[in-house]
Amino acid sequence: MTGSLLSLPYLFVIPSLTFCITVAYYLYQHTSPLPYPPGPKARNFLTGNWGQFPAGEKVYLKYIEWGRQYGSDLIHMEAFGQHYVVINSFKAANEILEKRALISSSRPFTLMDEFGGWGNVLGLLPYADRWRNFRKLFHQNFRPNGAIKFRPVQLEKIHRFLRDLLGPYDGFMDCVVTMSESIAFATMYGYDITSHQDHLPRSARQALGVVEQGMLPGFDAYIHLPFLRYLPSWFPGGGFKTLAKGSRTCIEEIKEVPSGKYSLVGELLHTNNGEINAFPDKVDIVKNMGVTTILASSDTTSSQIGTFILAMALYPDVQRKAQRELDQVIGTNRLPSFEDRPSLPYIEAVYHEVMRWIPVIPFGLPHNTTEPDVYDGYYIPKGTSLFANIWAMNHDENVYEDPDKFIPERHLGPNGTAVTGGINSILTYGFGRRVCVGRHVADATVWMTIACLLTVYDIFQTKDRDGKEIELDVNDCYHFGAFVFPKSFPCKISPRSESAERMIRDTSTIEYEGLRVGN
Ligand code: HEM
Repeated sequence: MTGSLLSLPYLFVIPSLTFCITVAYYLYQHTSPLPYPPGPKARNFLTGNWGQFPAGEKVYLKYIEWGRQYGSDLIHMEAFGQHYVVINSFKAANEILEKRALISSSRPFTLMDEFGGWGNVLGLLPYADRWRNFRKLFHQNFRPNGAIKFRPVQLEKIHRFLRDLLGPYDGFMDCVVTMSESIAFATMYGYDITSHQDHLPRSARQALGVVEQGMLPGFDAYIHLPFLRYLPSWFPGGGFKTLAKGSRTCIEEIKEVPSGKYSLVGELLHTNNGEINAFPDKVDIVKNMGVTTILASSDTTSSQIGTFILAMALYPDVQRKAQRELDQVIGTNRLPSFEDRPSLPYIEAVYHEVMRWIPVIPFGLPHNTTEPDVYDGYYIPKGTSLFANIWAMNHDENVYEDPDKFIPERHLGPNGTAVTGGINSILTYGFGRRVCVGRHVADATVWMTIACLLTVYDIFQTKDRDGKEIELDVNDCYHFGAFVFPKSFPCKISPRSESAERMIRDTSTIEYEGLRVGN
């Protein structure tokens, strides 16, 4: 029986028929007399723009170029009946993703996500009740008041990072990644990561690597085709199942990390918390919150911190000015505390500029429409994947003069003391109802790392044997994919003084209060 079902005619005829019916159905969807937004002309009727989606590094630049060429804030492309719209301007993103959030807050959920074990990761869930419950749990724990409980662990790990930077280390980004991952594992599970090479963080990065391509417009198009689920992994088109299986294993493994009593997952699972008991599938949802946090927080946070280090190496005047502010406000005998933040407007401006200059997810995560929409006379069908071109918005010359330059002053008000716009003005955290739910934790980690590093370290470009500065080019310092991730570019990070070095070493004796790590 099995043999006859898998015989060759079935393998070809059934998929081909399903394929044609699916494509015909998708094509039939264009019921509006209005045109789609402009974009490159599709090559053919069936596969649409498949093969024309920009690939390689910095694909967001191509969409900026097309935006100018077509004179539109929106660029439309389509493949196998799946529609994609890239939004190049803040005005359009604000209108479509914020004001019309009711119909623009879902996610494309592909077979890769389903087979890869991403079905319970908040960031990929479609806009429905499960997402609402899940987001509520996140919100309760990650909103500004909730996020305060993570601060002792954040401080402890940032201080350990300062000690790690005394050396020896291979590349400074290894220390950054270890710090970021250790905050996530310690707060969620009470589990101590001492190196980014540990097995669990490596698993997390492996799972992320599998979905990274799908975060660029067009790359997931074929994986929407329902018949692919029936193909064996060895069959052309079914290969995604092998990749997906690897990702599922990693996700399941992280989900089952034993949680210590003083971790968030442990606390929610083991205490009789009224609010959390109200969730029908408490255990599952709490465990998935842990996994989601591990996957969503590490690379994002460490990329922005790497960007800060690059900015300081390239802009020594900014560094000196920021250090002057720190020296004046907190002196040179102690490390910054979270309470110092309102008194340090220039450090705040540096943080805002870090988040603007090189956004870690330049296209954010795709938002899918759940109803047809019209913007500026263009038709956007139901089910379209909307990509906010955050890079384009953060580098819009009409808003930011010399957008490629790192200029913290652009965030300061006229008297130079107040920063314009709070966390909600940082587009790098995304839009509307899907805006980054962990942003208050990320904000605290990135800000505190900036303040601590500048208090005790100087960051320089390195010199060659002849004493000449090795020039850094931003273009060489990153992997510019769906995630923009810094490489360990050459730079020197050394204590500002002997007393600064003592302060760094003395952090090993600090007792951190509040949420503890371990059992
Ligand atoms: C600097 C660090 C971070 C950046 C730049 C960042 C950025 C983003 C962006 C762009 C999105 C997609 C927003 C959208 O769809 O419009 C997102 C979603 C998300 N982020 Fe972050 N993130 C950071 C850190 C974190 C941390 C520390 C957590 C920890 C919990 C986190 C958890 C999430 C989750 C769960 C989502 C999915 C939200 C949803 O789909 O409802 N992120 N983030």
